Amino acid sequence: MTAKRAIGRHDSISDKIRRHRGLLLVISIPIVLITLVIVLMPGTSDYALKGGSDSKKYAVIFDAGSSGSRVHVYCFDSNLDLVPLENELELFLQLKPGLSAYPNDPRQSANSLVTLLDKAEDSVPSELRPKTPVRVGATAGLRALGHEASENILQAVRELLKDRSRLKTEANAVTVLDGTQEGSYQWVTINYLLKTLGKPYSDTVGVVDLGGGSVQMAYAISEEEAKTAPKPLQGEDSYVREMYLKGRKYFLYVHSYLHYGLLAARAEILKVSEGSNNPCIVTGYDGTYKYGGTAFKAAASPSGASVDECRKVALKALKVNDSVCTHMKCTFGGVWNGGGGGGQKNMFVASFFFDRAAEAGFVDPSQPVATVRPADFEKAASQACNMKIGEGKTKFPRVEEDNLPYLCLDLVYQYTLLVDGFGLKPSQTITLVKKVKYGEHAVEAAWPLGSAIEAVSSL
Ligand SMILES: O=c1[nH]cnc2c1ncn2[C@@H]1O[C@H](COP(=O)(O)OP(=O)(O)O)[C@@H](O)[C@H]1O
Ligand SMILES: [Ca+2]
Repeated sequence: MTAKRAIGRHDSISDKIRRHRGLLLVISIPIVLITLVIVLMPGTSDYALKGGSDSKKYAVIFDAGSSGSRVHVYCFDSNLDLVPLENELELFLQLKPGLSAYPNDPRQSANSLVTLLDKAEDSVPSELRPKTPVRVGATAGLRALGHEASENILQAVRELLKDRSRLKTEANAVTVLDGTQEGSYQWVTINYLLKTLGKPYSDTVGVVDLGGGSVQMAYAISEEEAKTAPKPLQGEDSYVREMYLKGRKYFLYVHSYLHYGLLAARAEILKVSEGSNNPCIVTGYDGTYKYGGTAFKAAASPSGASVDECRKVALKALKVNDSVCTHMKCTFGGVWNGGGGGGQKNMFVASFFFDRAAEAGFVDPSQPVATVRPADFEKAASQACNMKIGEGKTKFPRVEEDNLPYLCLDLVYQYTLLVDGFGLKPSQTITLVKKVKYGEHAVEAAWPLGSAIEAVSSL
């Protein structure tokens, strides 16, 4: 009896299954069906299979530059590596002019971002939009407009984001970036893409970013050098930023020079000759240059343009020798040079440096990077300064017509900025950069990626 009961108990589970198999089938069919639907449903399947939507983080960053507005959408995995959206590693769209082109109409200024906003938002999966940070960083254009006008525009942009998008706007998401923020984000972008973050400071690369309104230089320095940094004057940004990235502390020397972006520097160079002829203007041209609401006389001298004469004017505009250097060593305008060192030995030079070099014909515009020397800018300048305006279209077919009168000026300025301003040797090799290869893809070498990394790191 005991043995029989034991056997009976032993058999009872399979007996029960057999007895209730009809009922079990009825219960299991809907479970199997529901599981199938979840796994196969488009859109949600990805997240269901990869352990929830938390594993992917998107960020939408607007670059409200002085000469145009751009939007970048990035997607990161849980290791903070970039993963492709569609076929590319970022969505990148741009338009002209920038927000500062509408100084008296904040609403119209903000509305100029609508098409970029709509397309950016469309590229983020619907269920992730409320979790996806959106930032708008304005640079030199709004900096130069002054506080009230720029604040009105930013307020209109905040309202646009609130009314039109479901993306997450954190406090301070819509701001004018200060120059050191812009420069340090640019440094993070390039070093992130080169995978040098986390390595000793002397293995990182330095960056120069020549925008339309301002130019930034940033490179990592040693802790000892950082301690010797001069204190900023009142109202000025400090020279050194401390940053923790990939488990390492960096001391980043960074400085932004407002009014020394390429388009702003043209105005500074024309101001030196104050209403008379200027040796930087291409031979035979007589016109006006407009920048930031002011018109400057831009007329070639009767003897024509000259590299040597133009360099003298550029040095004056940069105040290389005219300003007092109270620090150990200065770049220009009395600004500390950061002391140099390992973090500055490889320089990645972006924006207008790449563009003008490509237009002048000494780098290939279809490649993301090019290795050149500052002397290449001087060589191209000699050709541009020796031509007549009528020869421009045939000698420099890639240069836009509006830029031709200023080609000698632009190239001389770029050479002077690198060599006399930043103290690079004319023969030093530098990397001109438009995009940086990251795995199979190439990503824009611009500050918004650095901002996106900061935004998703704090999520
Ligand atoms: O995302 C980018 N990818 C490539 N080039 C860029 C990007 N953002 C800016 N640039 C370059 O910078 C130039 C103008 O800079 P911008 O308008 O940003 O001035 P700013 O930085 O002084 O405000 C553009 O003509 C372009 O060459
Ligand atoms: Ca810029």
